[in-house]
Amino acid sequence: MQRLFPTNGNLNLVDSTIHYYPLFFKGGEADRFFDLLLHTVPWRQDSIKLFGKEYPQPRLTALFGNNGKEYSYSNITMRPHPFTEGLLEMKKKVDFKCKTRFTTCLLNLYRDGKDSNGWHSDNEKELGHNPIIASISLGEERFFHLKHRTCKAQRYKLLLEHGSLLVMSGTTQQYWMHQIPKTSRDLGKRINLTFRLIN
Ligand SMILES: O=C(O)CCC(=O)C(=O)O
Ligand SMILES: [Fe+2]
Repeated sequence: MQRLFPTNGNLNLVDSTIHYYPLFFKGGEADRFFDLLLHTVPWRQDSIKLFGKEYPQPRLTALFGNNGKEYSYSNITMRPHPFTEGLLEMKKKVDFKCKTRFTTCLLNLYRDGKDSNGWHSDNEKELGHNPIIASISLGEERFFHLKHRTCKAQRYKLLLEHGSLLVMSGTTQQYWMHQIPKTSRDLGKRINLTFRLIN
């Protein structure tokens, strides 16, 4: 798997539109949001059903939104909390950068290196065709893996840094899958926010 070192902008991978912006939130601001979210979000651990058996998700999650629309994936249906002041402040900056009015934000808390997010595409039907997804990373850096569904040689990883923004749009979810793998390295907490548009 080839490591990418994106500086600012398009990753230029086939069949996709993926942009990476380091330091989208600068040091002090990113630290402030990390602490705020860690301590105020009502984090929960849901169970997912795989082949008829229940497993606790290997991370904590929460859903926020401004239109009451639910989000379902892996047999979980989440109902949104109303956005908080802090999340609205972040959303405003993300909306402006992406020229989009996001409705919903799914948050993930990776408590340590053992927490993870398995291979998937964000292709749930409520996201519509070719969805735009804006992903903010706060706290510990984690590798983000990308693999093309059919061109097996197309596999990459990049480090998602504190305060960074990754935007996936166009045909990305149709052709590519992504994951945050587990690692045996002794890592601290990471918070991820994925802004989504649900109509
Ligand atoms: O934690 C991340 O950076 C990715 C999260 C993700 O892929 C998701 O929630 O759909
Ligand atoms: Fe995802």
